[in-house]
Amino acid sequence: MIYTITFNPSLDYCIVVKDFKTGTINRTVREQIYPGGKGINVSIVLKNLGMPSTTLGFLGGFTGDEIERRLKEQKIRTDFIRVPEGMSRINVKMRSGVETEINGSGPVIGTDEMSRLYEKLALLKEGDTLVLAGSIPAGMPENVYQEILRTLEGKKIRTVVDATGALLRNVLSYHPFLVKPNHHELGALFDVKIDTKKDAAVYGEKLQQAGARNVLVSMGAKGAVLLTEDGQILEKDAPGGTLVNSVGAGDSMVAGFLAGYEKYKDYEKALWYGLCAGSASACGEGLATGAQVEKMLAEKI
Ligand SMILES: Nc1ncnc2c1ncn2[C@@H]1O[C@H](COP(=O)(O)OP(=O)(O)O)[C@@H](O)[C@H]1O
Ligand SMILES: O=P(O)(O)OC[C@H]1O[C@](O)(COP(=O)(O)O)[C@@H](O)[C@@H]1O
Repeated sequence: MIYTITFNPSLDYCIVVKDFKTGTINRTVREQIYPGGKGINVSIVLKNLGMPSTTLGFLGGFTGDEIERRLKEQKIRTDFIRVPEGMSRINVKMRSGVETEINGSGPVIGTDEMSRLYEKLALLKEGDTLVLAGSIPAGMPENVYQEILRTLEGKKIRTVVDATGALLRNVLSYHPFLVKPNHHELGALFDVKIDTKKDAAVYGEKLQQAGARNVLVSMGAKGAVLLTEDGQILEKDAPGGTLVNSVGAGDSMVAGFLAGYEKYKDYEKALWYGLCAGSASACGEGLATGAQVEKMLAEKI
């Protein structure tokens, strides 16, 4: 079974505003609301690709209820822990020529709720996959991902981490199966700017040297570089298409990679599956559907 953890789920309020201006009233020309947060997005796209998963994490307030209701509506298995105070965040994603995002910090997670998460994680079995993705709520220690990986050590669970900064850096020595920084996030770890696939490979290799088994560096419209545990460096352009909304493109790529790897047990095909899922999300409204990904796979492979 695949489990995804979203410490900080969200409702993504995606709006289009014409000529956005600060300091005055702007009105939307289009608005949509989706359940979000990186782990949740991975579970949605996995479901769209025919792979079941269970979403773990923390929810609070009426926003938390709505996130769960929407996931259940999509027949996604949920096993969230409720926080007694505060509410799950609403993240604003605005398109006005360029994309602007304002992500909330989320409710405080208490020690009781954390213990309940560890109880659930203790039930994971050999062969399961655990995806840890996204930011953590304010006040939570930055070693939390590392602690989770530490408790799973030796259990033969495949772990995937899509996080930034210290959250990512701290897990590397626990040998995650896959980490997926984008090129900005990878650059930020080393205080450099990464614009080319060559540089992405150079710095991606440093994550492998620090312990990651496979490193997938996504580069938006430019595609991605995959460094595999068997020593391959695979570079591939993204399938073409016009950007509509890149929210969740990276999460879709993680889902596509996992689905492709499960299907073919081949890194090159998994990379292509990931790219097609990422691009299908970026080039359409909402997250990629199975049909959109299949269409891209069939056209370009
Ligand atoms: N503008 C775009 N056009 C086509 N594909 C895109 C675009 N932006 C993202 N993608 C696809 O989604 C993948 C992940 O996007 P990226 O922006 O790098 O991730 P993240 O959302 O984590 O920042 C890319 O590798 C690519 O396949
Ligand atoms: O947990 P974070 O880093 O604040 O990110 C949460 C946001 O990221 C998303 O999961 C989208 O992620 P990506 O665009 O990086 O794939 C949104 O659904 C959500 O609002």
